[in-house]
Amino acid sequence: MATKGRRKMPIPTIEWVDGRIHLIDQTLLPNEFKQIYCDDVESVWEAIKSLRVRGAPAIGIAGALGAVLGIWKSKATNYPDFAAELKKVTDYLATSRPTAVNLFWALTRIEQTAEKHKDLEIEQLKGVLLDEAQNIIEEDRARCRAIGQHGLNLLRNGDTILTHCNAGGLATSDYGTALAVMFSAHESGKNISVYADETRPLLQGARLTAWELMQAGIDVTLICDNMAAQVMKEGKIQCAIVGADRIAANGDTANKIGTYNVAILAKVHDIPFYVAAPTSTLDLSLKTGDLIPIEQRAAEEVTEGFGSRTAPEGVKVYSPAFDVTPAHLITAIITEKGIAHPPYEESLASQGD
Ligand SMILES: CSC[C@H]1O[C@H](OP(=O)(O)O)[C@H](O)[C@@H]1O
Repeated sequence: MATKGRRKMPIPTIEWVDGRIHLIDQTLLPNEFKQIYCDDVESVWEAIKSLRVRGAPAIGIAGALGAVLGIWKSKATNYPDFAAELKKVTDYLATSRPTAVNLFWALTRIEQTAEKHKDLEIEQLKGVLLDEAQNIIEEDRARCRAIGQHGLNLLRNGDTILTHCNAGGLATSDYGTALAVMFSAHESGKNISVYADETRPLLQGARLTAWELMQAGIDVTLICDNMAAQVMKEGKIQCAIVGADRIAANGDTANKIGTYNVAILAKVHDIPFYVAAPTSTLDLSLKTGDLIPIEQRAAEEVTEGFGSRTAPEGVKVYSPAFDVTPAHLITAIITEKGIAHPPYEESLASQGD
């Protein structure tokens, strides 16, 4: 299913259709492109937890639409009862995954919208909340494209970029963050190529980033995570660009496990290391990244990922799903509002969402 020129997902990552949530089941890619339907908030929670829908902005959108789905059939006849039902749904969705701040940002935004319009009839209020979730989607589409436009100026014709995990259209409404920079550079006529870390244990780089870049006609080479140092040492890489799940006020950035490795390697090889993220990924309430909650995931994803056992039964496993890259290793942070440079306490403060 190749598409030439401007990258366009065949269908949006996630959308609301006739009272149901339709989303691409990313656990099946690249072998199967399948859209699944969520009819209730429990199936949305499961889709987030199992990474059928994943990536910080996409998780935020799933949270917003999931909250609306959770109250869509409410029989409440007054606002206090309705608000209590909504709180129960948002509290439940908030337990799905802890690291991507976009989930909590989106859930709060839906709750605040309800409070702002609490004098409406309940059926009208439901419609307003759905409109707000759709606003979040449309804003994300615009933010991703703005990130691409700002970031493409960092890339020169002929550059090769290393990226980690998937910060593409599948991780957002439809255009990505780190990959938005690459899509925009490619669409502007710059001849770029990409080295994609496979990104163990769930292989978002191999399964999703390689797939998206090939769909867009961008030259991509897949490598194992432990090959990144060698390709940098061979002079193959001009910069690294990654996504983010939560960025603290000082610029410390949580992203997929292994990102910290890439940042250290980039520093050692004097290669610029960029983070690309919308301001909905900023968490300025945290002074540093020490307080960012790091999701711990199941041992089976390491010992028998994708159905084939690769470690002894019962072996102990430690599997943090994210790490935090300290700000001093980050050359710049690309958001929809521009390119933030150190000191991030100042440059990010002016970008707060
Ligand atoms: C554009 S944010 C993408 C971000 O989310 C990924 O995590 P996961 O696949 O576990 O949701 C990874 O950290 C990406 O950089």
